Amino acid sequence: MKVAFPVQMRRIDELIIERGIPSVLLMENASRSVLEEVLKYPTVKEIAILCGGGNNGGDGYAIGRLLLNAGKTVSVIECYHPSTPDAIFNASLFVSFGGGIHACEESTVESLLSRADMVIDSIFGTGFHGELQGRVAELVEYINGLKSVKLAVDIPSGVSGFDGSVRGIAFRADKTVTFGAGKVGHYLYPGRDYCGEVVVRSEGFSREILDRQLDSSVIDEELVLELLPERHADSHKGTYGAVLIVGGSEIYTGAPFLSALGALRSGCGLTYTYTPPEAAAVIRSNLPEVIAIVGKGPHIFRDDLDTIVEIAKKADSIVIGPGIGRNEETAETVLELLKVFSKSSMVLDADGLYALSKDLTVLSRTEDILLTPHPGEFRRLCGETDLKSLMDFCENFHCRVILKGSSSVLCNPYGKLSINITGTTGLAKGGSGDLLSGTIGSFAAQTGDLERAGILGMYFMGKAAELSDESDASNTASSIGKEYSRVFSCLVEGARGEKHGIGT
Ligand SMILES: NC(=O)C1=CN([C@@H]2O[C@H](COP(=O)(O)OP(=O)(O)OC[C@H]3O[C@@H](n4cnc5c(N)ncnc54)[C@H](OP(=O)(O)O)[C@@H]3O)[C@@H](O)[C@H]2O)[C@H](O)CC1
Ligand SMILES: [K+]
Repeated sequence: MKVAFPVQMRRIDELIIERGIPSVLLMENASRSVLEEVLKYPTVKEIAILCGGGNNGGDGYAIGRLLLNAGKTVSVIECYHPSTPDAIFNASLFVSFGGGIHACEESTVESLLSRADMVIDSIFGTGFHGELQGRVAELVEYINGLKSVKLAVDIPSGVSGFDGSVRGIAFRADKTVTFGAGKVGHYLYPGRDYCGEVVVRSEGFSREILDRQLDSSVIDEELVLELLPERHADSHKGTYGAVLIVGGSEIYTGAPFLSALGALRSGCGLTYTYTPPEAAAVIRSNLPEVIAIVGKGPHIFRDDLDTIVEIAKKADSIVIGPGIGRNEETAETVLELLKVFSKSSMVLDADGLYALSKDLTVLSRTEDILLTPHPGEFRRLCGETDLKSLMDFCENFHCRVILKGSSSVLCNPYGKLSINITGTTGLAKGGSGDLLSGTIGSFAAQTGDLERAGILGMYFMGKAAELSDESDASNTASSIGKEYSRVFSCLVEGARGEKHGIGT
């Protein structure tokens, strides 16, 4: 499902208006779709709407009029004076249909809000920046403590549509009705927490314009089915590529095993690992299908280089880092590998990223690399962890990064985002990152496309955790890796259902 940045949404509005649809009609369409969502709550009779001064506020006045005409009791609380032509127009229409407007400073506003069955937030939408302040912040905090149904128009006020960040307070919605396309900020934390259910209503929007203007996505089943490598009856292990995983150290003997598990279970034809002896022993006793090559010392160091380069000739993609540790010699060797494999398809994870932080210039020479840091690792590389910094980093170093988190984001050098919303708290545990890097390496070996592999990898691991019978708290990366089979089955069933029109 395509998602928009606020600036893209504004451009889409402009393009639709240029084709001849008046902006006030866009507002009417948006408001009508909110009306329909409100009418899905039959017990809601009395509604309070907080209106800002921009077009989000304009939507609020139009919604108020439509609700009045549908027989509801409606009060508007004016947080800012209407300032755009469409907001001014709709505020006056609301009044001419008998609507009552209260200034937000009035002392009776709290009792009015507490009486309402539903509170609608039409204060700010895509034009919001900074933070809620003064009386408006006070009212939003008050509303968040009420038991009434809370509905946000387009975006909960206080949430940035750009990156989901919240400074201070924000409206906590049960439902957010958004227009044209979901906004990036709906799907990233902490914003995702404030939206409740996100309903995208695209009436009146041109599919052609939306498709042309938007490239970022929230990863859904439809996208995964498009990207999943096909498996033909007439095939052999060579058909599905080979991955090489380089990692392991004295301390981290299990990480390469988890990475190899992800690779095997996601369909790779051949999985090679190159690790110190103790890590190889774990792999050999748990995953006999893996070709586990044993390194020359207790951690990866320069004497391993030639053999790794030799094995890499058989691999379609290389994963460097799971459990590789922070030995000085190891870090130097990782940097050397990044130079040698500068033209290869590579996933760099865990302490492989620590090595990279010692010399970021190496990154500029790589041609096909995906970094998979968690926020701590990304901060070491970039100094910041916000979305804008991630996008700048990918552009500057011309690389792809998956910034891992409750909503993981893959960013490419051109600012295209792929947001993963699958997953459970069962993944908030050591080992998940190792499983993910191996899974991505495997899909890269199968498809020859790291971006496609990153999208598939994030979705697979999250979905496997969701489908697992284990409770979230007790789940483990090794159990989640074994559930990949269920993800494949669900996808196949979903595709079959679609083909036969089931559920449509
Ligand atoms: N296709 C669509 O998506 C449609 C969307 N519509 C609705 O329009 C809004 C966007 O409207 P816009 O007028 O651009 O923006 P907002 O209503 O969100 O608010 C802009 C005003 O708010 C001021 N502002 C911003 N942040 C703050 C703050 N922290 N404190 C105080 N004031 C703030 C801002 O001031 P500036 O100084 O930045 O200019 C503006 O005055 C969209 O979300 C939809 O709901 C239309 O209905 C058409 C279809
Ligand atoms: K809003």
